[in-house]
Amino acid sequence: MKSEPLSYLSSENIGPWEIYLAQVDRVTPYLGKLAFWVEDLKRPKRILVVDVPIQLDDGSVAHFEGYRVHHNTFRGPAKGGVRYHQDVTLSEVMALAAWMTIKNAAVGLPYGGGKGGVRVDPRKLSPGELERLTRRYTSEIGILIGPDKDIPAPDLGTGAREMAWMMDTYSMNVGRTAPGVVTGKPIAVGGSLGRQDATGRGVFVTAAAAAEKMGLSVEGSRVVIQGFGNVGNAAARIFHDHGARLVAVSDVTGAIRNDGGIDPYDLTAYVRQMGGVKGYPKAEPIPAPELFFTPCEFLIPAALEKQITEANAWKVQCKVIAEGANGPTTPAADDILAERGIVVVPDVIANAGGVTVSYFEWVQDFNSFFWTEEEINARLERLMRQSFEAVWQVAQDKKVTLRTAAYIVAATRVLEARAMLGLYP
Ligand SMILES: NC(=O)C1=CN([C@@H]2O[C@H](COP(=O)(O)OP(=O)(O)OC[C@H]3O[C@@H](n4cnc5c(N)ncnc54)[C@H](OP(=O)(O)O)[C@@H]3O)[C@@H](O)[C@H]2O)C=CC1
Ligand SMILES: O=C(O)CCC(=O)C(=O)O
Repeated sequence: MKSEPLSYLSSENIGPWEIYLAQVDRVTPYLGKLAFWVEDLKRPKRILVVDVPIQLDDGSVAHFEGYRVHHNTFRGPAKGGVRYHQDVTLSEVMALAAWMTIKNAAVGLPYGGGKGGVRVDPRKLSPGELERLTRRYTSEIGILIGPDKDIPAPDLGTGAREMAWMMDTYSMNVGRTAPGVVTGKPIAVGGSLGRQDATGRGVFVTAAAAAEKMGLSVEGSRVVIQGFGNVGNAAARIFHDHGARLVAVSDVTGAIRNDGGIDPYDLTAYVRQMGGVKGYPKAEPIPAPELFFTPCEFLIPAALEKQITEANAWKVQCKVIAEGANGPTTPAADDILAERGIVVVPDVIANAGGVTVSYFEWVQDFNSFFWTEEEINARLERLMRQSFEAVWQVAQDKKVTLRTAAYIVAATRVLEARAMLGLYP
């Protein structure tokens, strides 16, 4: 199939979208006849760019740029989070949406892939301004979202509070209570038990599954985490609860290290009070770029894309990288890590726990019948372990990395669905 490249991308701008395209190129030789359809994976289905004007607390008006991208809907409605960050770009949201397509297929959820974002530093807005921003953004993307069309959820910079505002705004606009339009909501408005920690729990489950294959013990192991937000914090606590030692951690304010171990519960209380890990009295400050060079068994990037690159992959001192973040490792770094025998549990499996419990939340909302936390965690663990096992087997059989194996599993599922839809859907 011959197609022109997308016109709105500069070949010099190697960002998350180009990383995603390189990952698709790597899987294409393994797709057999399904490779005929591979161009479908390389193009978002639809893109919406919106202006989000809000009144600030001082009475002035500010405009923010917002996005919602549907990458693919062959296997079900679009599904994926909403990011608030000052550096969000359209091409980043395109990549994040595409990774959702791959992720949802890799763990077998009945969803396509979508993602949204607003180019804003949420730390600079008051709660009132954030609420107005979220409500206006929700109204603007209202033409794309809906319980059977596209279901947003939290991502970096957003959480349960923003999801409640989104649900309320959408519900007001359609004239009925629509809990199924977003997931990751507070429990009081139809959220699911277990969603808060689900992504970090999935990171733990898949990292532990990889360790088991490698003969590594979680108990007594050392863990390094970049990012101490929803994902990094939950992963830190769950590793700690299983006998691992958090030896270094960072957030925007800085990086800290204590080889004797950092108690994540105590650090959480400190961060709540002080706004970041900087200055934590029971650890030493280290330069942020050195975080990745701290000797450990498990390294968990849980912040942004493109953190492990060809510049630092040579010096990473761990046995397993479990990608809590989306897109933290570049393809060139993947090659270096593979050569060094470092196992990378890729984002599309490692951080799929969040969307998995989002799926459980969506199902519970439709049925208005809610499960216990034990049921949810057990189902999550089972599904994550099964998905990891399938990907591990493909990696062994085809002698490829876990990332390429995950893409083989996922792309096959997406393109089999595509082939079923006929030539001219
Ligand atoms: N939330 C979810 O359910 C899911 C999230 N993910 C991915 O996980 C990653 C983290 O998301 P989430 O935890 O929700 O986001 P949060 O906003 O809750 O937390 C992000 C954390 O990363 C820190 N951070 C941001 N930039 C840097 C940096 N340059 N260096 C070090 N730390 C940094 C933030 O620091 P500070 O607090 O100081 O701002 C914060 O601690 C993202 O890549 C997201 O896409 C993936 C799957 C699901
Ligand atoms: O819970 C969800 O629907 C999506 C979470 C998300 O944005 C992600 O997995 O990257």
